[in-house]
Formats: sequence, C-alpha cells, structure tokens
Amino acid sequence: MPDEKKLPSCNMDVVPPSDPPLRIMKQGVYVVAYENLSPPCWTSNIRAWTEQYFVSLTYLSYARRLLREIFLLAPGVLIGYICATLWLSISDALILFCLGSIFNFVENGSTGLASQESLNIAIKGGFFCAIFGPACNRFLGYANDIINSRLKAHFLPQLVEASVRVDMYSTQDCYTIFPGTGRGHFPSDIPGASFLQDLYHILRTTVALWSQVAVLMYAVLRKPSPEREVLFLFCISHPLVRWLAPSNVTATQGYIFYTLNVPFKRMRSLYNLAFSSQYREELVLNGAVNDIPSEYQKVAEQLGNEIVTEPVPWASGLCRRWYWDFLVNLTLDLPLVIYALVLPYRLSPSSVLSIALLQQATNKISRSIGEYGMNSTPIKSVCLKAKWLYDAISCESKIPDGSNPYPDPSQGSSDGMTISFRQVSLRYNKCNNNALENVSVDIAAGQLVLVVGTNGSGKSSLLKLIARLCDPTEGEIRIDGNPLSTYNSDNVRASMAFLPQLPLLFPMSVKENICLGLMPLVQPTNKQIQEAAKMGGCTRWISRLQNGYDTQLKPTYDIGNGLNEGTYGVISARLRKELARHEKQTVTISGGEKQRLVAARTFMRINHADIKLIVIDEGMSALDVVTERDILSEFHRLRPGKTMILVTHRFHHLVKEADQIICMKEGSVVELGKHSHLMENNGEYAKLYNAQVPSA
Ligand SMILES: Nc1ncnc2c1ncn2[C@@H]1O[C@H](COP(=O)(O)OP(=O)(O)OP(=O)(O)O)[C@@H](O)[C@H]1O
Repeated sequence: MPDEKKLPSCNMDVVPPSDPPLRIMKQGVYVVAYENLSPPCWTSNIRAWTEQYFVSLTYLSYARRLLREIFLLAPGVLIGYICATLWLSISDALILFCLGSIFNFVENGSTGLASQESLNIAIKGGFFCAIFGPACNRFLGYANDIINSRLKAHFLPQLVEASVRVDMYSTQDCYTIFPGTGRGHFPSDIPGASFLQDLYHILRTTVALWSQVAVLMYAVLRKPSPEREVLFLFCISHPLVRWLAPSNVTATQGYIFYTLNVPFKRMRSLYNLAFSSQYREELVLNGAVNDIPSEYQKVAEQLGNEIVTEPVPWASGLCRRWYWDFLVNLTLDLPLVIYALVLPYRLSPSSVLSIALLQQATNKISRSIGEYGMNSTPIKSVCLKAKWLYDAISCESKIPDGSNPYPDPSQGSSDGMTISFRQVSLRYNKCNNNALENVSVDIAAGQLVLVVGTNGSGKSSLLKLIARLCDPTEGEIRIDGNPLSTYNSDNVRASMAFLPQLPLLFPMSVKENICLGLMPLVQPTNKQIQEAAKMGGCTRWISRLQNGYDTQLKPTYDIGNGLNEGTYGVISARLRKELARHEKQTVTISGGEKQRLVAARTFMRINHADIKLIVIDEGMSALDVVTERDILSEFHRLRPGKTMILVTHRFHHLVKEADQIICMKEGSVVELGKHSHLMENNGEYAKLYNAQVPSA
C-alpha cells in the first residue's frame, strides 16, 4: 500500500474548510492528489446520479437544439447512424439469445419441448448477427465522416465569426469555452462531434447492458427451480458488486499528479535540450551541447531506482479499498467454480450447458458494465458540451463599444488626432501592480511625440489604451475632445497606422501581408504595392522570391499539414519524397526583413487610408542604422496632417525635432517636454540620453 496521508492544514486556503481534506500519496517521483471518498460509496453513487440527471434537465434544451441541428444537417445519415448503433448495441444480447435457444434445444430436444423451428430461427439469427455487425461498423465510419464534415461546414464559420466579433479581453474568456477551437487546430476540431460521440457511447453501452440483462433473465427464468434461483443469484452477484464498488476510473474519480523531484525535473529538461532543435544552435555556440550526456548521466544516478512512470492509481486499485477488488473477482469466478464442484454429483447435459451459458453471459455483462463505466460520459457533461458550443457562438464583447463615428463628420478635417490622458491608471487582469499609474498627458493634433523609458515602464501599455485594446482601470482618455469610449472602436483603429514592436507576418502571400486590412474596400494596384514595399525597404528581398509578391509565407505555426506534418506511421523515403513534392516552397525570412515588410504594410495603410495617427512602437529595433534612418525619414515625410507617436530606446535625430518627449518610469510619467528642456533638467531623460550618446 503506498504512503497515504492527509493534506497538511496549511493548504486550507486551497481546500475550502467545509470540504473534506484531499488525499495525497506518493508514487515514485510523482505526488498524486484526489478527493477523499466518503463511505458508503453506493449511496453517494445514487446521489450523484440523481443530481446529475436533475442538473442535466436544466441544460437539456441545449442538447435538444444541437441534436435537432445535426438532424437537419444530415437527416438520413443520422437515422442510419442511430439504427446502426442500436443494432450493434443489441447484437451481443441477440447472440446470447440465439445461444440460449440452441442450448435449450440440445437440453430439451429429446423431450420435444423445444421445436426445430426455434432452432432454425436461432441459427439464422446468429448468422445474421455475424454478417450485419461488420456492415454496421463500416456504415458508422462512413456516417461519422459525413456528419463531421457537415458539422464543420455549419459551425466553424459561426465560431470564426464569434471569435473575431469579441474584443481582446473577451477573446481570452471565449477561447476557454470554444469547444476545441481557439488553438487553431483546424483539421481535427469539429464542433459538436464529441457531443455526438458521447451520445453514441451512452446509447450503445446502456442498450447493450440492459438488453444483455434482459436476455439473461429470460434464459434463467426458464430453468426449473432451484437451479433457476441459484443461476439467478450467480448472474446478478457480479454486476451488482461491480455497480456498488466505488469507481476506480477517471470518469468519476479524477486526480491530479505532479512531481517535486529535482533530479527528475532536471532530467526531463536535459532530455528536451537534447532533442529540441530550437535550443541546438545556442547550445552549440556556447559549447554546452557536449555537457548534456554527462549531466544527464549525473542526474540519472541521483535519481537511482525511483519509479518514474506516470501514476495510474485506478489501475493499481489505489482509489478504493482492497476488498472491493477481491469481491469483484470473486463474484466473477467463484460461481463457476462452485457450479463445477457440484457437477460430479449431478452431471447432466443441462448442467454443462448452463455453465457455458453462465460463463458467456457473465463475461459479456461484465464487459458491458466495464464499458459503461469507462466510456460513457455523464449526461450532464454531454448537455454541457452542447451549451458550451452555443455559448461560444453567442459570445459577446465585455467592453461595450461606442456608437459615435470617428472622425466626427461635423468637425471637418483636422491636423491629426488630439489625445488626452486624464489621471489614467491601468492594471492588467490577474496582476497585483498597476502597469500605468496616474498618467496625465496631452498630445495636440499634428505633434511628433517620443515616448522613452526603461523596459517595462509602460510605453506599450500607453499605446494599447489609445487603440482601445484595453480600457483604463481609472481615469479617462479623450480623443479630439470626446471620451474614447464613445467612439466606434473600429473607426478609431481605422484612423491609426500602427507599426508594432514585434513584427508579425501572416500565412498569406507577400502582397496580402502588405495590403492587410485594406482590401476589399481599397483595391491597390501593383504599382501602389511596390511603392509601399520600396518605402519599407523590402523590394530587393521580394524580388529574390520565386513568385515575387505572390509568394506564400510560411505560417508562424503549422496550420496546413495537421497530424505529424502530413505523415502517419513509419513511412518510406519514397513516400517522404512524394509528400515533399506536394508541399509549398518554404520561405526563410530574417528578423530585419520581417520588420521591413511590416513597415511596408504601415506605409501602405498611410498611403491609402484616412490616417490621423501614426504609432511606431519600437518597430525598427532589428533594422540596420541606414534602413532605420531611411524608414524614419519616410514616416517624417508623410507626417503633415497626422499626429505621430514614436516609442523608442534609440535616441536618433528625431529627438531634437519632437514637439514633446514623454519619459516614463515604472508606469508613471516622470518627465515631459522638449529635448533641450529635459536635458537642462538633467533628470531621468538626460540620464538615458547620456548613457547612449555620451558625447552630447
Ligand atoms: N498583457 C499583459 N498582462 C499583464 N501584464 C502586462 C501585460 N502587458 C504588459 N504587462 C506588464 O505591464 C508593465 C508595462 O509593460 P509595457 O509593455 O507597457 O512596458 P514597455 O515600457 O513597453 O516595455 P519594453 O520597453 O520592454 O517594451 C510590465 O510590467 C509588463 O510586465
């Protein structure tokens, strides 16, 4: 028996005081924690079942709605699916019935009690079951494919629509409720499919179990007394004990496991280092790659003979008392043993056949009970799956959007966006500290503003607030004199050209990457696209690509090939070559080239949209000095009629031209003014500037 002890009282903040303490135990390098089972278990089983069905009633409407939708998507296939499932569920019971009839004929044939006709029916029935079962299984595979593809075609567009509809804040919440979507595993995620799978299991296991019980009872009740009673007792004892025994499976008895073993954790890390290509280059460069085997050996020795296999407590019967396992096995085998023991005293064909029937029936029912416990999901979970799907589809933004158009048509044209921060504080979700603290800044239309400060001082957060990617926790932001929250956010963002800190390319063509967000409203010509690329300094790189502006860029993660990059199982070199022949050409792209392409995108936007604000958030850190200067000069040239905010760690020529420099530290604005004024102050800004430009 493994060590088992109660959770220490210091963990009471994790476990509410009214709950019984968790059970924790050690198994090898792992610690396993699970809920304390409170005896007697059969009463809690019944209570859990009743509760489950009452809760299910609340969500039943969602399940009904989803089932109706699936039916409307593929009515004929669904009916066939249900029929095939029902047939497969009862086929074991039918075989049992046929077997019983054949035995009955053998036992009573000579007495004339069993007719030849019933024997013929039994034989035909058995034969029919044997050929119809595989046909049903094949049909189920075919029906699954059809239903799944229709589910995908029906629900995925709705989920995509819901996902892009909600704001950044709510997206996080919705992703947790989007069933299986949200992580972009397009080929394998089928909304509604697991709901149908669970229903299939519930239907199949329930019908299978009860049909087998019914057939067994029918066969037993036809026996003469007292054999009937003995057989009956033997038959029900095993299912009864299995049902009463506390479940050892994860469906009802969940557990968590973690490891605190330091050598084991280090061993895992070293193993990852040895096999992950992402670390290899750095390890080689640092001459650390050859240390891995010796370090691995060292921790392996420290670990010694500790068991490292992941814990499977139900397999070793850890979640329930030992006597339940004993009882389960005893009721399965003992009746047969007893029956066999009495055979020498009353040997007859009837007894032998009864043993055979009993053996078949008990095994089948035992297996069905096992499947019932292992595979079937509680009805409540099935209903909840349907609810999640509809919740995800109807997911709404938490931040209410404003209704005023931007720019305000009544105000006529302006020199750019006016921005005013009034005592703004920002605290991100689940953070203890404010990212911005009481920030008050006024930016006039057409100004060139530089935001400087150390890492983490809140520069990017300031920009996120202007784009309304999040809302301030306190204070107010005004755009052109009105609260930002009163404007339609899409309108405000359409008036901004944003060069982000991290250049992100999309799994689309080079052309689409440059024109992102403009089409279909604007249909840029090739000449306009080339012009933007030239301003971003990426024409030479694009001209080297095989398909130029039409070259597809490789996605940041693999969305195309699915499982194992398009392979399954062990494949030959010839197959690998065949796959490579059909794969798209991959494009390698450096950090600086990415930034140039994203700069071209920003220029494209400035050239072809009504831009009031240009924001550059450190978007040129990977560029060489000459390219950075050229790109900045282009931005500067396009500046008239627009406000421009530039976040930077590099103090270039623009510092002297800036109308205002905002110097930030630890979420607060510590200095504000022009370069000369701030240098005279000899404060935080002068310190940063002198550290980089010592000759100044
Ligand atoms: N999404 C987020 N969730 C939680 N905390 C965040 C988030 N984004 C930023 N922060 C925290 O807010 C603070 C300010 O971050 P911000 O990115 O605005 O700083 P920054 O001045 O732009 O930094 P850097 O110069 O390194 O880009 C940091 O402490 C950061 O860890």
